[in-house]
Amino acid sequence: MALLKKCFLSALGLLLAYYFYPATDSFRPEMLQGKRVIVTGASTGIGEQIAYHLARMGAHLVVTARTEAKLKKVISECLKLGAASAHFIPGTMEDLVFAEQVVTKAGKLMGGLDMLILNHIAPVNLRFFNGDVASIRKVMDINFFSYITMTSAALPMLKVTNGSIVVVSSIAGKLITPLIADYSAAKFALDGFYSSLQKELQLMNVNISITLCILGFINTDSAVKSLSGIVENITPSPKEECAVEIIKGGALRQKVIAYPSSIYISMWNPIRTIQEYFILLTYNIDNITRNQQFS
Ligand SMILES: NC(=O)C1=CN([C@@H]2O[C@H](COP(=O)(O)OP(=O)(O)OC[C@H]3O[C@@H](n4cnc5c(N)ncnc54)[C@H](OP(=O)(O)O)[C@@H]3O)[C@@H](O)[C@H]2O)C=CC1
Ligand SMILES: CC(C)CCC[C@@H](C)[C@H]1CC[C@H]2[C@@H]3C(=O)C=C4C[C@@H](O)CC[C@]4(C)[C@H]3CC[C@]12C
Repeated sequence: MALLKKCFLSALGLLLAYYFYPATDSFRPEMLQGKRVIVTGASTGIGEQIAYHLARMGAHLVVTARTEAKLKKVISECLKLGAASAHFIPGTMEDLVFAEQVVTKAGKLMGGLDMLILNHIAPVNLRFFNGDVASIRKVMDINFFSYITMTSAALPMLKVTNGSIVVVSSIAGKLITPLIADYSAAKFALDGFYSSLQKELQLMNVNISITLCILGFINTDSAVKSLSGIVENITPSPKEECAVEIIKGGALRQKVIAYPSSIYISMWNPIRTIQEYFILLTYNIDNITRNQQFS
């Protein structure tokens, strides 16, 4: 019995270490040099900072958001900072045809794709759910379905380059807080979809990485404004550093990153990790991989 207990505890330790140990590979800015990257929601906030960091690292960029005037400024700054090339495609992610076109157009502009950074969100109103289902559907289109649409359009190009998908999410997609039911629903959905897709890619030996970025409160204008007078005693973390951590996570092909690192503890769910491991053991992987193709 004691031996069994020892074996179980060692296996548990190894499993947790494997899941939570950060990538041993170290990040070098040259990793992004010449890489072809799409950044969504790049007219302001974290997305804008991601674009500037990638520009300094010498990447090719296609940025998108709705406001053309802001995007023009962002790409001219990117070119000054050293981007290998910079283009913008304005439009709304509420339109899923536009979401798909961004990927195909960007692929043509840059001659392929190495990294897709999905970051945009619909403006957030912190309020009680008022029964307005249409507005939830709109938020799901912008914050969830456009992500899936872009991912689906990008997969063939990312397969060629062994590329990466980076999904910017939130601690509000791991634990619940009031007043943001629509936002939180979309972030939980992203977590479920991309964590499952991550497993599928692994099972099918498709070398595309997916990095889920779990963020706490960040000092973007929109977040600071929406929380003012509602949430107190939480100091936001800087968007510039947040953007670097997101890029690092993608470049190092990490499955998950948390920023600030103090929120790792909120995500710690060893029972879930163990159950997921054992559930996977019950799958007849050979049979599934023989009979199904990864699209
Ligand atoms: N800031 C924070 O505290 C936190 C942020 N995050 C996550 O980080 C990411 C970035 O957040 P943050 O930088 O604060 O967001 P911002 O509100 O600063 O920026 C949102 C971006 O999305 C664009 N956008 C808004 N609506 C649409 C639309 N309909 N179609 C296309 N683009 C649109 C905006 O540009 P435009 O208006 O020109 O379209 C803008 O570029 C999000 O995924 C968010 O969930 C996670 C946790 C905390
Ligand atoms: C785990 C704890 C230590 C910290 C919890 C902090 C909670 C209160 C923080 C962490 C992440 C935050 C939300 C977020 O993800 C992004 C946005 C978008 C922005 O435009 C409007 C504000 C909003 C909804 C934030 C609301 C407050 C949240 C839930």
